[in-house]
Amino acid sequence: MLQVKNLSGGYSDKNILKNITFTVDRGEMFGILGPNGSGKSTLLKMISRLLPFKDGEIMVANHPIQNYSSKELAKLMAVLPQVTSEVFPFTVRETVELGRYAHQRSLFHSWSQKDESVVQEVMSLTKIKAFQDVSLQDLSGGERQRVFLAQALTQEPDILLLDEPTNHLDLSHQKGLLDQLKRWTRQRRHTVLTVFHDLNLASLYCDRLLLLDEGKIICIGSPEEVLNEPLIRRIYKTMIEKHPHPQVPKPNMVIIPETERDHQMILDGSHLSNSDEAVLFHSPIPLKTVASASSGSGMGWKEKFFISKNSSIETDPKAIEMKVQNDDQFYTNSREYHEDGFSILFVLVTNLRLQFFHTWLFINGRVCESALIEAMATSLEVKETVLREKHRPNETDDGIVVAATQKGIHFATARPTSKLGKIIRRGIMEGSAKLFNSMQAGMSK
Ligand SMILES: Nc1ncnc2c1ncn2[C@@H]1O[C@H](COP(=O)(O)OP(=O)(O)OP(=O)(O)O)[C@@H](O)[C@H]1O
Repeated sequence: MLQVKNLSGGYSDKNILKNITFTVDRGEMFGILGPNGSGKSTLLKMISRLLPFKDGEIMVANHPIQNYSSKELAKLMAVLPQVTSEVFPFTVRETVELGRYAHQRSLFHSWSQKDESVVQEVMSLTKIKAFQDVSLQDLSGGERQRVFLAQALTQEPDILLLDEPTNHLDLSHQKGLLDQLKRWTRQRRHTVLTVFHDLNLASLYCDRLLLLDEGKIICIGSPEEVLNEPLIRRIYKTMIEKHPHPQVPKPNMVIIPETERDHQMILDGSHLSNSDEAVLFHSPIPLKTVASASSGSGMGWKEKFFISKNSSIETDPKAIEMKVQNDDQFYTNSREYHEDGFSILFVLVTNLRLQFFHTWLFINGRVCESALIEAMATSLEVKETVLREKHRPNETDDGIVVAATQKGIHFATARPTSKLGKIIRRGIMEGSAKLFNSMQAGMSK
C-alpha cells in the first residue's frame, strides 16, 4: 500500500532522514519508534506531503505520491498530527465536518446523506458526540485529540498516519483508540502508520515496527525482533528490561528506576525466626518469587515466607505459606553462602519422618524470570537426589521457594552447570547433610 524507497531530506540545508526504505502492506498496523529528534515526525510529514523530500521515492497505491492532486491524496490518506494547544475557534462538529472536504465534488456541493452518516458514525466511534457543539478551544487535550482523530476518519482514508495518537489520552481512551484502529485494519483492511513513544503500546498493537535513530533505520521487524533489550538500551541510552507480557505473546519493556538498582546485600539469617510452631522469613523488601506452596504458589512479589502448624495467613497477598499437617518437631538448617558480589541464604525445614521437606533460597541478586524457574528446577532435582536414599512415607508434601532481591549482580541462568546452579547444588547438598546429622544426633539423645 505504501512504499518508501531511499528517502532522504529534511529542512532547508539540514538533512534529517538518510536513505529510508520500507514498505507497509494493506491491513497492516505499522509503528515508528525512535528517541526524541530521531526523525519520526519528519518521516510522517514527508509521507503526508507536508514536507518535500530531497531524494528517493514515495509510492502510494502503486503511484508516486507527487502524481496525486491534494483532493485525490486526501481520499487515500489522512493525517493526525501531534496535537498542539493552538486551535481555531470552530465547534467540534464543524471541525469533524472539514474531514469530508475531499469527498465534495464542487465548491457548491450540498451536504449529502452519506456525509452526514459518516460524521455521525465517526463521532460515536470516537465518543465526542456529547460535546459536538462545544468550541474546540474549550476542550481538554485528550478531547481535542479525539476530535482531530474523528476529522481524519471522516476522510474515509485507506491509509491513516498518526503522530503519537495516545499522547493526551488517559488509559481507557488509549486502549479504546488503539483497539478501534486495530479493528479498522483487520476488518476493513485499512493501513495505519503511527509514531509511538510508548514501546509497550507499540508492541501490543503493531504488526511490525521501524526503529529510527539519527534519521537512519536501525531495525525493521516484528515487535519481538525490534524490541531487543540490548538494542533498545543502546538506542534510547537507558536501562530497560524486556519481559514477556503476562497475557499476550508480545514483549513488555520495563523501565528500571535508578534507586531500585542500588547494590546492597539485604537478606541474611537475621530475617529468619524459628519456633516449635512456625518458621518465618520476613524480608524487609518485596522479593521476586517463584514458589510451590500450600498458598501463594506461582510467580509474584512476596515478603513473608511461613511454615506453620496452626496459624494461617492465606489472605495475605504478600505471603507464601507452607502448612504442616502434624505436630512433629521442626528440623531447620539455614546457611548463607557469600560469593563475589552476591549471596544466597538457604533454609531447609523438615520433620523426623521426612513427611515434608521445604527448600527456601533467598538470593541477594538480580535473577531473570527464566533463571528463577531454572533455579526452582535445579533445587527440585538436587532435593530429590539427597532424599532418594531416604525411606520417606508415600505421601509427602514438599515446598520450594526461590526469591531474589532483584538488586546487584544479574543472573541470566540457574541451570545446574551455571555459577548460580552450582551454588544451589552445594547449598542444598551441604544443608541437607547437616540437617540429617542434627536429626540423627537428636534421635540418639
Ligand atoms: N521545522 C523544522 N526546521 C528545522 N529543523 C527541524 C524542524 N522540525 C524538526 N527539526 C529537526 O529535525 C530533527 C528531527 O525532528 P523530528 O520532529 O522529526 O523528530 P522526532 O523523532 O519526531 O522527535 P520527537 O520524538 O521529539 O517528537 C530534530 O533535530 C529537529 O530539531
